[in-house]
Amino acid sequence: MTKPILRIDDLRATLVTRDRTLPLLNGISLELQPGEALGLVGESGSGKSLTTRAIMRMLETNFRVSGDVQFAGESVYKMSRSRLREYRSADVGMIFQDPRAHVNPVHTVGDFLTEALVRNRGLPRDEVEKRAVALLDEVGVRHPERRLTQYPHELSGGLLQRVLIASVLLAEPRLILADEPTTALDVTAQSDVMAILEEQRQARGLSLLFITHNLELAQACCDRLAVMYAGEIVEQGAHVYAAPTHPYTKELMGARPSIDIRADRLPELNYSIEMHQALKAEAAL
Ligand SMILES: Nc1ncnc2c1ncn2[C@@H]1O[C@H](COP(=O)(O)OP(=O)(O)OP(=O)(O)O)[C@@H](O)[C@H]1O
Repeated sequence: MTKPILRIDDLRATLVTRDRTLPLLNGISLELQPGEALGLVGESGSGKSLTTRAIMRMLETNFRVSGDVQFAGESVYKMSRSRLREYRSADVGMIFQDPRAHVNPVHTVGDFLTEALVRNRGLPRDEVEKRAVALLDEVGVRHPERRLTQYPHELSGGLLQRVLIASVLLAEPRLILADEPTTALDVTAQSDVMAILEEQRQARGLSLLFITHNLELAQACCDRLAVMYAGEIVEQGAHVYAAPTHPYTKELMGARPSIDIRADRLPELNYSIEMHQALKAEAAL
């Protein structure tokens, strides 16, 4: 059997402040194989973003973390500082909800795309620029040479998200973590950006952890879904969308066609934290 590109074992993260201790991730375990796409879904506050930050070893120091995250068999929590930098910049590519929050507004698109590779890998700027132009073209950005000279505010959100996708691909990662990559975009840009991400992922055989509120979107582009509730994965597999077995997932799927599971849009579900705890206690007996 091939080695998973990502393996998470009993990951726990507890926020420790002066007056309280708050367990926020309560034993997450999952595996992602090379070339596989896994959709991590769950209502607001269930712990999806914390999980991605833990995968990147980016939780703040007031979190107590236990369990393990392995990238291609190597423990992320045992990596040296320099290896961790490489892991974050080269092995894993991250795409976030709001592309504008992740670009420097006073740097041109060209600088944004080339800087990291020129600085960290010592590649010649003109060579990186050539690759950037080719990639922009591949992700459907027209007039790529001209775009290199523009500033982020001159580009629409959808276009900027394509630039971000190109910047991630430029680093040639093996795993992409996409945290609500289309949520901040208008509807047409959403489907364009998702189609491009999927096309590029499949062409390059990359693995994807796709975090989303949108169940249908997750089902459409992922091989498997993992459903989070209260800092736990309650159910995962290829069957989840069509034939859920956990009571929470059943409720969630039953709430379709309200496919967007943001808490403010979520209809009343017949599932509560009390029911969740009772169910766990019963299972532990
Ligand atoms: N730095 C932090 N300090 C305190 N609490 C935090 C911190 N980061 C996250 N939390 C809490 O942890 C829980 C999980 O947050 P997280 O952002 O992972 O949820 P999420 O599933 O990604 O939600 P959303 O879909 O709304 O982004 C929430 O209750 C959140 O308030």
